[in-house]
Amino acid sequence: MESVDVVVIGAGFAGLVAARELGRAGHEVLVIEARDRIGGRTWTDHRLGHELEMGANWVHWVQPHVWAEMTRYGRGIERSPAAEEAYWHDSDGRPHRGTLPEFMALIADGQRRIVADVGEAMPRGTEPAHGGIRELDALSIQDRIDALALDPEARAANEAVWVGHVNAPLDRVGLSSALRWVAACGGHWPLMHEASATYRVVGGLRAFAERIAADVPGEIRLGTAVTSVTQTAADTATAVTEATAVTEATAGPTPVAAAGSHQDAGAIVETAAGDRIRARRVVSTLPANAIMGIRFDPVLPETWTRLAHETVASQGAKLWLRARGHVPRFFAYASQRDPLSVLKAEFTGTDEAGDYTLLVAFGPDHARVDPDDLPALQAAVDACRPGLEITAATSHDWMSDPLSRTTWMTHRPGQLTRDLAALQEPWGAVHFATTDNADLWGGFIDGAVESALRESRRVAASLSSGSPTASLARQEVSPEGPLTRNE
Ligand SMILES: Cc1cc2nc3c(=O)[nH]c(=O)nc-3n(C[C@H](O)[C@H](O)[C@H](O)COP(=O)(O)OP(=O)(O)OC[C@H]3O[C@@H](n4cnc5c(N)ncnc54)[C@H](O)[C@@H]3O)c2cc1C
Repeated sequence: MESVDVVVIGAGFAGLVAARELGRAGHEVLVIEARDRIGGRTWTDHRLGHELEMGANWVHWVQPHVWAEMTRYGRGIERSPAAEEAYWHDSDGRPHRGTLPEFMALIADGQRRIVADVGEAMPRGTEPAHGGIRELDALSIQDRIDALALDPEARAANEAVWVGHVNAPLDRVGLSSALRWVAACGGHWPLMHEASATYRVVGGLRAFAERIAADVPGEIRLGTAVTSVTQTAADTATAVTEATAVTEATAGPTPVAAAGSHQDAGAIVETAAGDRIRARRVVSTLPANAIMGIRFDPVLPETWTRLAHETVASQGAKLWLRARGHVPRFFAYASQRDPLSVLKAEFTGTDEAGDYTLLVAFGPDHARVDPDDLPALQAAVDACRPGLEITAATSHDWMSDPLSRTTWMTHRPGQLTRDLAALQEPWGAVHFATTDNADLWGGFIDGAVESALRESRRVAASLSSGSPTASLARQEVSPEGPLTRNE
């Protein structure tokens, strides 16, 4: 049986950085990725005549973990075009054209008040589950907006802006998701807007991910889905090592007898092709919504299984649309009830069919938009920014994709303070590195890198000490947070 120190499941940013760190620390790593490409929820693909980001698009220097990677690999940024025009719904719900300063003036009071208590709720961006948020976490963003009694025009604009950020209807998303990203920007809400949707990576995210992958001193095995992870007791692992091929062919690994064993051991990782790989440690980078795609034995702690069944809040869509002609650069917000709530002009070009503008669009519900239904998309665009003719569209449905089942992670009310600490805890030989369990910019590429640095450090420490980071005994997470334990 193939045997390595660490199997990393997934070659998104979390998996690539974790593998690089562990490989460079001298451990033998194998990255196993189900897709035929690296990058995970970042995916630069050639569509509509351009290199388009089907997943993540923007980064910012206030995101320290991804920015360190940008510096390390000499990546530059370019600004998405500044808007010459802005569109939003007037008090009768009709699209209205204005300027960027007018729009910012319209939303400023609401934006400030939505996150006014961020200093008390999340005094430290790096500890988002601590502070007054414990009392507020039952609230949705909609609850907070409803309490502000904004006039209809300002209310619709503020709602649409937040739908753009959290990628779901606002009554489904915890206020914590708004507060944590503003906390990460030192409480400065306009900076949060800039950080989340302004600067693209020059050369695209695929090239960025490839640079990290080139630094992984180990194999990245593509097109290989992991189907099960079976933790094994120490003596079992020895037996497996010594077993012959006959044993491997006829018997699976002997699983840990019961949760509660304190044996350091490792795990047997099985792929869809039936290959089995023995690893002293496993790093899962699967998103919370997709983790049930792997059978874990012993089963994952309740926090993971409950969250996977409950699902996190994000459920939206990102689309690229081609409009006829060169359109003045604009951004447009419809209402949160429209299929598309946010529309922006990103690129212009000319080909044999004539001049065109490429638009990026976001909606709160992936099930309400279909890139093949141009008449429906035209109507959705008309509700944002009248006067455009849509001639083509493309998208990737990340919610229906079994390897993600999420776009960028946002929490439902209550999930942040209930789950975050427990999601960061290793489970025997299995560690979890994913943007979904990051502290600072959870949901962003930055969070993926942060989680990878955290777990690779823990895995390296446990490998050199020869004992697991955490036993399989039921772990009680201290209300003070997980980082005081198991380090
Ligand atoms: C539409 C969209 C827009 C976004 N916009 C931004 C943005 O502008 N800025 C930003 O910072 N972030 C953005 N994000 C979020 C960002 O893409 C993610 O937070 C980040 O890429 C997650 O990285 P990760 O490594 O934690 O997870 P992932 O990238 O999801 O990596 C997990 C990997 O595990 C693999 N996998 C799953 N199951 C298995 C299995 N059984 N066996 C083997 N491999 C498996 C998956 O294929 C995947 O490659 C966006 C995301 C989406 C979808």
